[in-house]
Amino acid sequence: MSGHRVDAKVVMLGKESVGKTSLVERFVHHRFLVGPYQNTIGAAFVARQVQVGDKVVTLGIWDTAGSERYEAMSRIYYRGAKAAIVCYDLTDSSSFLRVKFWVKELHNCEEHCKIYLCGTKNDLVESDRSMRQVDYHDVQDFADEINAQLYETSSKTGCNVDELFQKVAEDLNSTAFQLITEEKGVDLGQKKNAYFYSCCNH
Ligand SMILES: Nc1nc2c(ncn2[C@@H]2O[C@H](COP(=O)(O)OP(=O)(O)OP(=O)(O)O)[C@@H](O)[C@H]2O)c(=O)[nH]1
Repeated sequence: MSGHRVDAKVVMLGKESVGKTSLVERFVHHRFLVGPYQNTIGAAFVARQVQVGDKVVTLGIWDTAGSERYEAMSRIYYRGAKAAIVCYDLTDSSSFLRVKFWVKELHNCEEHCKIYLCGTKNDLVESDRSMRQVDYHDVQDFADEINAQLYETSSKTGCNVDELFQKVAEDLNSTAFQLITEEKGVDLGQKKNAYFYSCCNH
């Protein structure tokens, strides 16, 4: 098992300008770009390896455009994703409504995709509590309901960004490990095998 590799597709979803690109930029390049905001057109792809114990998990991350104009295209990018990081801006309550839309969409179309809720721009609410428009406990209740993990991050300071992607990688690794274990056991469900291979080949 020690030489085993896990490659998995991860998709970033959420309303425009919530900070999806900034999260990926912080995680992959360890930086926060300042300057005029440039919206993503279509989607951008980047891969980064994450060490999980003695395994290497390669996250292939699709950063989708948040503008509703590109909504139909985002569906192409989340197809086959094993993890979705659904982002909202802690200082913008309307962005949380969009989270509910994406969660519904994933439940309908990608039942094996694990969901992570990510409240962005934590630095803004840390420096001025009155800027918070999305209550932590309300989101935690929703996360419990849909069996999702919740993180509040800041791409500006780096707060919780590595922790979020590390957790995604660990969960992907244990899912793949669990499926291999099942494969080696007596019950070789064909559907589960198919899922394992798709997990490793994206
Ligand atoms: N203060 C602060 N600003 C942030 C943070 N993350 C993103 N921003 C700012 O929010 C704006 C939008 O960030 P992006 O990362 O481009 O947002 P996006 O979700 O990728 O946007 P689309 O490509 O339109 O979907 C930019 O001006 C960023 O500098 C953060 O953690 N803290």
